[in-house]
Amino acid sequence: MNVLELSGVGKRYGGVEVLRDVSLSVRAGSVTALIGPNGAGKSTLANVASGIVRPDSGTVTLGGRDVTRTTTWRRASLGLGRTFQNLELFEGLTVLENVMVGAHAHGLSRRALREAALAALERFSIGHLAQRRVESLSFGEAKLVEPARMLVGRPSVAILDEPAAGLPPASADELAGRIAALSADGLAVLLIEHDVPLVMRLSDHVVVLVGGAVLTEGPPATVREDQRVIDAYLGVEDE
Ligand SMILES: Nc1ncnc2c1ncn2[C@@H]1O[C@H](COP(=O)(O)OP(=O)(O)OP(=O)(O)O)[C@@H](O)[C@H]1O
Repeated sequence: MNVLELSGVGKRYGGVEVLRDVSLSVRAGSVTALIGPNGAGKSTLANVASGIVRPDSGTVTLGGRDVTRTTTWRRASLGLGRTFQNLELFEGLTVLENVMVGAHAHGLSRRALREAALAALERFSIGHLAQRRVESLSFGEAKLVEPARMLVGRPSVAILDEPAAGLPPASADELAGRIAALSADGLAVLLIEHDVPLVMRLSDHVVVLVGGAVLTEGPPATVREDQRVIDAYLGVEDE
């Protein structure tokens, strides 16, 4: 079943067409990756999916329900989780408190909230950091707090915007393992990521966005060999 479906999405900023007739779907228990060069429109598409940006055309459905005109909050309550490219943590709060915020809308008792937050931290192996203030964490540790906070909201679909960016290879590998485990548990994952080897290893389906339009999509092995993808994106991977 497609948990998240974007269909015919278009978006302009002034005279610039940032997204053109983009369709994409994410199934339960699978990882769909969205890759493409800088400025291709990946974050804008994630913002359309999560309700931060209203598209000019096209629809967004979540669990079969049309949510195109609903708020981010409504989408979150329908099971959409999201992490951001730039870390969005609450400084001055501990790791545990940051994660507890993610489940606030569920009306849990403080104790249940705390337990859910600790369990989410454990999913990312950072339970031992629970009482640390977020500003005292290393970058690699801090990168894991946002996905834990997303998870505590019990999402059915997760949009992860460059979760591995800036992580050393071993940490990125470990994170990939965590994401794979979440998808094996049924989570639908939309992964935006520049780390191509990680994307190819982790994804079931890859969508390549170039200049605001889908260049091609398919299984990782096919996409990796596609000359148009190599020319448009993989060839400039290190720019
Ligand atoms: N609010 C905005 N107003 C005007 N232009 C915007 C706005 N948001 C994004 N853009 C433009 O839309 C295009 C796509 O940007 P977007 O951030 O979605 O790309 P991206 O694929 O996520 O890039 P990156 O990999 O660098 O994060 C860019 O040309 C960007 O300058």
